[in-house]
Amino acid sequence: MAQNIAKLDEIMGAAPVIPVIILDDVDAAIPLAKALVAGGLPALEVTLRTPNALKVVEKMASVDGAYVGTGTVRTKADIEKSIEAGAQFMVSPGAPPKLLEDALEFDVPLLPGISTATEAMAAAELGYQRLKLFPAEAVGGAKLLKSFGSPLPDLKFCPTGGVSVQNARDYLSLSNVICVGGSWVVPNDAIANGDFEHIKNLAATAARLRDA
Ligand SMILES: O=C(O)C(=O)C[C@H](O)[C@H](O)COP(=O)(O)O
Repeated sequence: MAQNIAKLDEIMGAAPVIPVIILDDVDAAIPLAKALVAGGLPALEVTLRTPNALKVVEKMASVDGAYVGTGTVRTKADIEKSIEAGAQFMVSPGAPPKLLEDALEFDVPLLPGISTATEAMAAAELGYQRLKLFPAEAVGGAKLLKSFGSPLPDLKFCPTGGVSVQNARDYLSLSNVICVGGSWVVPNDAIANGDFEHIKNLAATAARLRDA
């Protein structure tokens, strides 16, 4: 099986920004997902970095209109747990060949992270044409991705890492960028204070980033 590009294009194309969520409080999962979806960001990446992350995925997966995925996926066990929890996509910070091969056994697509042309080409050889650039700002940002465009025209990216409301447009204006990922739309203090209205407003601003 190859990477399910049609499914990933549907998810990555749903909005200009995929919020990167680090959440342990299961009770906040549904209000947070509802706020992000209501603001116009339906694709949600829940990183497997907290003890309750998979429970958060399960809760969020029940929210109408949400595409819930997992992030920080590093092993086959992470893949299996993600799918069991209801993830519709998975994101990894890297692209180790073993993980890429393991993920091809499953229908739920993996978006692996790369940071060089060689890594992008190695992933493409295994059938991966949708990639995350990580950590985007630290490895060269929009200039790096622009440089990939001509020699690697079949590959499309979701830059993540250091992307913000200030620089997101630099990426979104590139023809090889489908969307960006970022944690700026889910500030910890707003979650802790239950200020989901603020998160909805941040999401609405992010959802308009592709507009003029
Ligand atoms: O663990 C993963 O799979 C990830 O997706 C890592 C995230 O991309 C970054 O942690 C987001 O970085 P910031 O938006 O700069 O906070």
